[in-house]
Amino acid sequence: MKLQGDLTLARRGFRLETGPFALALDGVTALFGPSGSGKTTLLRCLAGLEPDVRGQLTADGQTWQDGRRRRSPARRDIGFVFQDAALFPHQTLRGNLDYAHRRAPTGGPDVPTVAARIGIEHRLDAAVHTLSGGERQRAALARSLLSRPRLLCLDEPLSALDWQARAALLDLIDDLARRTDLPMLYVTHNPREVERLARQVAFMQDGRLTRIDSLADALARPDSALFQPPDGAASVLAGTLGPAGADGLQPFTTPGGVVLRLVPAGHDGRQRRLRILARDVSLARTEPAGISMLNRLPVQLTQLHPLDEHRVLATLRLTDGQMLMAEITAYSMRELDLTPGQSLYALVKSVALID
Ligand SMILES: Nc1ncnc2c1ncn2[C@@H]1O[C@H](COP(=O)(O)OP(=O)(O)OP(=O)(O)O)[C@@H](O)[C@H]1O
Repeated sequence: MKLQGDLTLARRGFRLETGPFALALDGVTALFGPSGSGKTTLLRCLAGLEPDVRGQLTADGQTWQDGRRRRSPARRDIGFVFQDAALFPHQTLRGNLDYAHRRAPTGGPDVPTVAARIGIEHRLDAAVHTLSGGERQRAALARSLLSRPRLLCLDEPLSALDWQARAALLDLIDDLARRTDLPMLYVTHNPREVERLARQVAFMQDGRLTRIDSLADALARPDSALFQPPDGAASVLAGTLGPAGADGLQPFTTPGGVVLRLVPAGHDGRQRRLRILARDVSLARTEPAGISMLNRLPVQLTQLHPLDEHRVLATLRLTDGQMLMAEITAYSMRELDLTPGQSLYALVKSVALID
């Protein structure tokens, strides 16, 4: 789905002013920004839920907003999952989903099929008030899917959950995004969720849509808003885990052929994401021997960006074109006499599979 537009909404003390934008939605698009930047408001404007919005909006060429005129939310075919699932409290889960199914266009999946897909079929006869937070969010997801939306909007769906339920719901959303062609707009202010799920990132700041980047581009900018304490800068590499070799280590191979060797972490052959913190990457002028770091990757230094008086963020290009960040001291930068364009070795101390 392609959303194009330019929307404004004036509220007391807050103004949404997107500026002209074109969002090609495919997989998960994260809507990322600090609290109060207008993410929820923008999502509600896209869904047609804000009566006072003005401007232009089209979805695949269909007009959704023209000046003050608004296509109704019901005629936009958008599914919504909010922070806290609003379910009918006096009904069972099945009752809630049956209600959604009756209102859905005919020809869609039935309640048992969707419940099984979302992993809540064993709770269908439970009263809604007995559902856990994670189950409530799954119920909201199932209810949205029953309406066969063209676009699924998720507004901080994990925020009311504990870490275990968060991890399980992230897995489910990721799996849905991989296996269906349903585009998702996912509101969050958590960079880890963006790195885990997103294919692209729309950044918001003070009511403005400041930029739209692929995840790789968003992580290749030294001043990326995704780089926040305590982790700081990080890189995410896409690739596939292969079976362990004679050395007992598992190769992680990027589409461009860069191979990292990992301590065995399971093997399923599907695309995985590897997260590398910039502070876990060191640099050497020549390939070092006699060190315990498994991964020594040839790279080209493209940029040096001072973080403060003592620390520098180095942007590195791997041989397959993907970018890797290294945080080094200003002292090391001078000692190694680093300048952009140089060929170096990146020494990777630690990696984490994040999906
Ligand atoms: N119903 C409302 N009436 C008036 N002001 C509102 C309303 N909802 C939100 N606001 C204000 O609009 C601004 C943007 O809020 P919004 O919820 O869109 O931000 P957000 O980026 O989604 O924040 P968060 O991450 O905290 O959910 C804030 O200043 C907020 O206080």
